[in-house]
Amino acid sequence: MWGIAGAGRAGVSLLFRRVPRLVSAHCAAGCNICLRVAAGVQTWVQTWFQSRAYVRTGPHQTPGKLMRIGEEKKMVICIEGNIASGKTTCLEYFSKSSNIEVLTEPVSKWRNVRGHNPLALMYQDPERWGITLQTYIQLTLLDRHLSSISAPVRMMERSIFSAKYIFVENLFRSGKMPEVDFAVLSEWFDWITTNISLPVDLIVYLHTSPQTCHERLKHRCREEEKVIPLEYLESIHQLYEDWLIKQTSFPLPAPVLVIPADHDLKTMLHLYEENRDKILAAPCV
Ligand SMILES: Nc1ncnc2c1ncn2[C@@H]1O[C@H](COP(=O)(O)OP(=O)(O)O)[C@@H](O)[C@H]1O
Ligand SMILES: Cc1cn([C@H]2C[C@H](O)[C@@H](COP(=O)(O)O)O2)c(=O)[nH]c1=O
Repeated sequence: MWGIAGAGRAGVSLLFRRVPRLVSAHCAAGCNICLRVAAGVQTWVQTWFQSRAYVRTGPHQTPGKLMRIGEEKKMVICIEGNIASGKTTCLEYFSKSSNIEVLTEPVSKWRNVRGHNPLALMYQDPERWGITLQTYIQLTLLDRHLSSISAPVRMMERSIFSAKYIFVENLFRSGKMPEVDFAVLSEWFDWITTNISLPVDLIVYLHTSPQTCHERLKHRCREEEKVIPLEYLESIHQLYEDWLIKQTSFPLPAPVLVIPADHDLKTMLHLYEENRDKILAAPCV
């Protein structure tokens, strides 16, 4: 179910006051048709609010934003890091905890949308297909942020924020995304983040060197990614560093916990366990 955070009676009455004003802008005399349209719109708005409105009182309250009711008390942790840094492996580890529900990136959708593979197309020809892939990634990650879960903690792989601040930004800065495509994606992103509540309580940054990721990526051997050179991972790494370590490029949706992640698997699992309390102690903002 959906609601408008902080939208109580005041919000409804404001809308009611605006409808007649909109009508009079069209027809100063207030003709019969206009008055009937105004009455119809008012009834519809009233019914909509009565059936769905919700005044948010939870820790994630952001007045005026759409939100999914019931999710406000849950903790949201996003696992961030370069391609093949070990995010999925980290999520797999925490998925064994009964109080945590993990949401991996929907990569299978990015590789197959109604029989098309936008991930492969983007790597083949980023100028042409970057906008297609990133539009779809933005949609599917928004869906991930908004999906309802039963556990008290939601642990997500990446976020709508990193898709925009890292991957879209990288395509644009490297001259592989036309300015108009970047403008349209940015308009979508700004609308979504202005109007929809997407709370994040903690970002866990798996800090790796691009070389480590290149090795792991070759080992994983995803068909579409065989063309990825080390330089691509270096660019993604730099954007992550500016965002999450230097904190100079884009707004941070949450505090950042950095975990060094160049170590072998056994050491990493040990580090995850060592950091469990810090991760789960993140306050719901
Ligand atoms: N600490 C590690 N040491 C060596 N290999 C690893 C480690 N963590 C993950 N891998 C392997 O590296 C590849 C990428 O890991 P994955 O968890 O899929 O990364 P991501 O989800 O960040 O892309 C996989 O083949 C995985 O088995
Ligand atoms: C979020 C995001 C991802 N991609 C690409 C990068 C990788 O090839 C895959 C995700 O794999 P990972 O191992 O989970 O890092 O998707 C992209 O091109 N654009 C994006 O916004």
